[in-house]
Amino acid sequence: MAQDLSRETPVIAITSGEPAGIGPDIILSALKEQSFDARLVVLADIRLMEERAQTLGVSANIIEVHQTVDVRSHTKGNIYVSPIALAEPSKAGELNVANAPYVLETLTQAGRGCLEKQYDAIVTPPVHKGILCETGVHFSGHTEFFQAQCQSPHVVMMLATEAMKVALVTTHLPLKDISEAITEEAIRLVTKALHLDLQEKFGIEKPRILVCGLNPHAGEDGHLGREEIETITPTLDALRQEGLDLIGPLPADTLFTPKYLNNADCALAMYHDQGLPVLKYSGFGNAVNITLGLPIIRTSVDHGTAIDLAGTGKANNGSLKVAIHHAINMANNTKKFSK
Ligand SMILES: NC(=O)C1=CN([C@@H]2O[C@H](COP(=O)(O)OP(=O)(O)OC[C@H]3O[C@@H](n4cnc5c(N)ncnc54)[C@H](O)[C@@H]3O)[C@@H](O)[C@H]2O)C=CC1
Ligand SMILES: NCC(=O)COP(=O)(O)O
Repeated sequence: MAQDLSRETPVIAITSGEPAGIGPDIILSALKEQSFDARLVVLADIRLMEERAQTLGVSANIIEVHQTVDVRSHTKGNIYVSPIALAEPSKAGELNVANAPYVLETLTQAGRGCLEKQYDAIVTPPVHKGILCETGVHFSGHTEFFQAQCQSPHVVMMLATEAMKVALVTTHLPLKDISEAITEEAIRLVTKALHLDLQEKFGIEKPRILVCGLNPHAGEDGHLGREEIETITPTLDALRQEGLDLIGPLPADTLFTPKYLNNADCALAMYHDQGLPVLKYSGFGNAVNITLGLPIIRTSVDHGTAIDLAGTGKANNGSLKVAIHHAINMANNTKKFSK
């Protein structure tokens, strides 16, 4: 796509996600139900979007585009699609490994377009990690995919609802590898990236971050694990010397209570299933997943491909709407911050 330099309204790329999953469904319904203050470009197979719209009975105007200058501000039901061809026609609810390269291509083009400033942000509906891995490529998540594409030394996965933000020191790791991954360097890089992005992308001047311990009761003074004493506490102390407002390490089961959460901007968990179940319990369907620490803006939904619901009209599009709103706000904040 040709570059579009003279623009105030942000241009947001939305990938289709797994074509056999609910990605196309929630894009169609969200963009039909509501207008967004942005120029939205869906990176997808045109026939896939047309067929899914027909299956769902969504009367959308699907407009093929080849350059961002041709994309107007979003109005309900007008869906601009930058075409990327599927290898084989996709059936809702039926995974097909032949279409895995298509999914990766949508991500590659979105990331490249953002790095080249055609897009101000990327929003990603869910992909099926298992089917992508079946091609022989190890795909653990969008987070790691965009980290590699952007050559970012460290990224942070953060999920947010109206009520809380939860970020993670490690992302998609088997549980047995986590202790080893909780190093001084990892905590330092993640916490600093989180602090900076809370300022730049969320407009929080002095972010206060609650930090979880790794072990039950944050190690119980070393009786239930020593990572807090040997690694986490000294690293947080050093970061406090640099001016960061950090509380912890706190036992994760007490950190996630109103007394702490109401007086902080974000919680930092040590691993995926320490932090995310709490957030999903409190706001599944209305949360956004954001990758911090990238030179680009990327938001996503809080759920997976829900293959069982594809093409049925039962998929909830709430999280996608939130993800699009966050991408727009972050793009606008970033523009203000860089002026
Ligand atoms: N951002 C992403 O790309 C993500 C991708 N995944 C991938 O999705 C695949 C399936 O993962 P699961 O653990 O089964 O989680 P899932 O979120 O796809 O499904 C869990 C349950 O929630 C329901 N559900 C999910 N989204 C829904 C929605 N929008 N509206 C109504 N109901 C919904 C499903 O029907 C299912 O019963 C895996 O390959 C996983 O890696 C999972 C999370 C995020
Ligand atoms: N639980 C969130 C998740 O796994 C999404 O990961 P990613 O694809 O955004 O990296």
